[in-house]
Amino acid sequence: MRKMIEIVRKVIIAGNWKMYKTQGEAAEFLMEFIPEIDNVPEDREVVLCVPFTDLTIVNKSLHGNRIRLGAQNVHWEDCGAYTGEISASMLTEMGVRYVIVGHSERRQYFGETDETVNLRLKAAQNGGLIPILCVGETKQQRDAGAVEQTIFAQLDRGLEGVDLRRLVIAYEPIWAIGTGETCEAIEANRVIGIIRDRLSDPQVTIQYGGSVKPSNIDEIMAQPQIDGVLVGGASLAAGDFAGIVNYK
Ligand SMILES: O=C[C@H](O)COP(=O)(O)O
Repeated sequence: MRKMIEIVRKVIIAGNWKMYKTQGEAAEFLMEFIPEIDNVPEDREVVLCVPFTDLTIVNKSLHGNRIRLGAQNVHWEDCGAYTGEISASMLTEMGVRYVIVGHSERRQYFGETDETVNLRLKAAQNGGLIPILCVGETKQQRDAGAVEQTIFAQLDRGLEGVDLRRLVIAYEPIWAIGTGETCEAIEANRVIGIIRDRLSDPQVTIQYGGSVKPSNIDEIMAQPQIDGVLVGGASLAAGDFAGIVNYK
């Protein structure tokens, strides 16, 4: 039987490369990045969520167990006629441990709904992966005072039947993604506290994501509710991502 890994309020610093980096570019990144992470504390998990085409090269170059491999999507069936999709067993065979589910870009551009997010979360867990569920509000929803309502709907529908001990949640306010406009650390901490209170298990690992950089990581990680970060743009440059994983 597959060993189930429980994730309980763990520091997880994850990079999401989105649709960036060929294999050659991934190899260059790793050559520069790996020597920079020798002194990262052991209890800090470093994860790279890379395009499917980079999984092999990143897996081969993983520095012992210092970096965990992640993917950016998973289908709810284990196999079938689903052109363009990938299953949990295909990912675990490649050495993948984490998978991002329900990123706002998937919801916005590819029709992902809370219902499909829920199916993907359960399939990921059944296949032995730890899903990273992304939730967050748009600028309009924030301006309309609907932050909690939006996030609660995403959580309540997305998490039905999901094991909270094998899950990471990333709070990613959409207006802060790729815009350079970071959510104030105190506000991110407040919203993550509200998310934690909504869950039946307060020990879930909850990350913040949205314009995280070496210059703001210390303040973000100093917040008591924030267990880690999900980093887009700044995870693409080895020096920047090393600056983030080596936060104080
Ligand atoms: O998954 C990562 C988020 O979309 C954040 O992206 P960003 O750091 O470029 O704002």
